Amino acid sequence: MTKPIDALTDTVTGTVIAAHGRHYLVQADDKKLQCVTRGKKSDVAVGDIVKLKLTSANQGVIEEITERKTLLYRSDQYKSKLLAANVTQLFIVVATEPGFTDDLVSRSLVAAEAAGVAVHIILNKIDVVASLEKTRKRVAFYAGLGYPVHEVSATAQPEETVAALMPLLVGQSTILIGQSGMGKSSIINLIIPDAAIAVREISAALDTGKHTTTFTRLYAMDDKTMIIDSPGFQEFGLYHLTEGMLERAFPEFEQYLGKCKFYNCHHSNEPECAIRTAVAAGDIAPMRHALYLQLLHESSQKLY
Ligand SMILES: Nc1nc2c(ncn2[C@@H]2O[C@H](COP(=O)(O)OP(=O)(O)OP(=O)(O)O)[C@@H](O)[C@H]2O)c(=O)[nH]1
Ligand SMILES: [Zn+2]
Repeated sequence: MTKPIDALTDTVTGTVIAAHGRHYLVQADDKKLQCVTRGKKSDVAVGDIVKLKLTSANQGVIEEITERKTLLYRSDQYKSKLLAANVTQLFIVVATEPGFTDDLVSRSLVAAEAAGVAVHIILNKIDVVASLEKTRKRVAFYAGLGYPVHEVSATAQPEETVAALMPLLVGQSTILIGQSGMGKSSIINLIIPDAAIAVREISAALDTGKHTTTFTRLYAMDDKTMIIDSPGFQEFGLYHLTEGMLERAFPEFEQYLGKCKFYNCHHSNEPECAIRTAVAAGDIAPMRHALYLQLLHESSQKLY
């Protein structure tokens, strides 16, 4: 005899589609379940596949996080904050205007490299011709490092934008990040026409308060295609990355690693450092080397 699906003793598997404080919304089949974790555990991320016990028809307790394929996070001196689990790629949305900061783009790239997540850079608002060429040059720098760039215009060319992005998204779990004003919401709304409705539903279910849209949420387009929208942030701390992880998160460093005079070279002021020599020769951008040193410094300030 088969038991009814919502028998309270059943273990259910689902995907975490939103997180607000220590409250989580889990999609299990066609149900959205309001969930908490046992005790004080709060290491659940959007995108996690979890096992939970139902406590009522639409509520549950998360008992187990299944093994993650990837985990993206950012951190400050005191703690790390999970951004999303199981994503396969990161879309960094930049625009012709307002200007974007290279620091945030490079930090996002480093976070993705460290997590083993692929990156695409989406240059939006290419209809703003006045700043197009200047922005193209800036973005070409990242293309030169090996990151694919895609030019779109969410408002002026919506159909072309969808046509350019859809093939990249299918079968992937993609997180979009971008500074405020780059047009990330405009792009999400094109890809997921019901996004606004979904946000209201999630917000109500998690009781986040009327005007809060500042939580990470996942939209499942089908079984294998997920889109994660994360709130914009001004800072992207990476205190959790170790020196070894940092070195390998800069693809342009790779051919020089192991070629410094000292095997434990920090590439900061050691003599005969292959990385610094490459910077001096113009083969590594000073901006990226400076960020590397800054991240190395942050890594040494970690207090947890
Ligand atoms: N000209 C032009 N404007 C755009 C384009 N895409 C978005 N915008 C405009 O840019 C502004 C910001 O767009 P949003 O989609 O709200 O940007 P966002 O990145 O989600 O910003 P936050 O909501 O602050 O995180 C809005 O006024 C959009 O209408 C575009 O392709 N071209
Ligand atoms: Zn060195």
